[in-house]
Amino acid sequence: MSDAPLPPLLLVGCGKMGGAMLAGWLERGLTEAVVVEPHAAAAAAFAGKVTVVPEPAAIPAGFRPAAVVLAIKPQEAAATLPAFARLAGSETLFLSIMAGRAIAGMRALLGGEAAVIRAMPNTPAAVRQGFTVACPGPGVTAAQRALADRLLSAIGESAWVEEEGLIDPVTAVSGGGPAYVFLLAELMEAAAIEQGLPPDLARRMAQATVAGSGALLAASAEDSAQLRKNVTSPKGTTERALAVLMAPEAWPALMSQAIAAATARSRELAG
Ligand SMILES: NC(=O)C1=CN([C@@H]2O[C@H](COP(=O)(O)OP(=O)(O)OC[C@H]3O[C@@H](n4cnc5c(N)ncnc54)[C@H](O)[C@@H]3O)[C@@H](O)[C@H]2O)C=CC1
Ligand SMILES: O=C(O)[C@@H]1CCC=N1
Repeated sequence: MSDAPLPPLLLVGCGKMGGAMLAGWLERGLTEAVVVEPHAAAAAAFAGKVTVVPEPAAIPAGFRPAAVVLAIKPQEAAATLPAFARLAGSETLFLSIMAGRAIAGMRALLGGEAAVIRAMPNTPAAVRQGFTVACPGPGVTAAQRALADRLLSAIGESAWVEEEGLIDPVTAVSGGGPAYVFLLAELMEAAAIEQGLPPDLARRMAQATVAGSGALLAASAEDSAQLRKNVTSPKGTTERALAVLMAPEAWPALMSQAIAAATARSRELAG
């Protein structure tokens, strides 16, 4: 990864995901950024670090971003993107993280010629442990792809796919994935309380177990199946729990249905 400073960025939408990425980029040394965010409170954490404006008309004259990061809701795209069409057609890269929104639809809203990369990050980007999968649209240059690589590797790991349709299952798995992991912590906490543990201890145990397991998975040479087996003593306690969770109709079926449902929703959101 290059250690050169990140180039000027324009972030459109500074909510949960835009803010998470911006936090990662600032930690990585981003110095020049303008954020378009109509709700001042959403960007309050970045006051003094970046220029925050409420609408595109207030972007400082002469600001020339190398990339425009589109981090608004997919449903806001049609009303929002045309105001940025003036930046398309130059060297400027548009990096969209909107779920579902297809490259062709975004290019049409941006005047037809924009260089658009569709990417799907996740919120661990805030601590530079995100995972982003990106897909280049027509006309994206090698330099723009390299810029996207720099931005995405500054907030975690990244990978590319050349087939845009694959971004829909990516959205379901890694885009939304942190929510499933946090749900696991919530459910473990509730189950611990049910078994009589004090609520404070239950919360600490559930959170530390999920976080520690993630750290072990990241650090270990063994895969997740082997790490699971390492916990599971023959005829022991974990084996009893896994018999419940791994029954075909339990987690295997439920996870498959959940990912399929999210993938289908991503396809529905295409514009
Ligand atoms: N939250 C997540 O974990 C992930 C979200 N995404 C995508 O990121 C995008 C944003 O999602 P979140 O951050 O969760 O939503 P959010 O609601 O937290 O953030 C959206 C932000 O856009 C702002 N906004 C609304 N209209 C605007 C406009 N015209 N110009 C500029 N800003 C405007 C809102 O005030 C809000 O702060 C969505 O398209 C979502 O699909 C992608 C990956 C993960
Ligand atoms: O739930 C959503 O639609 C977005 C995309 C992936 C994570 N959050």
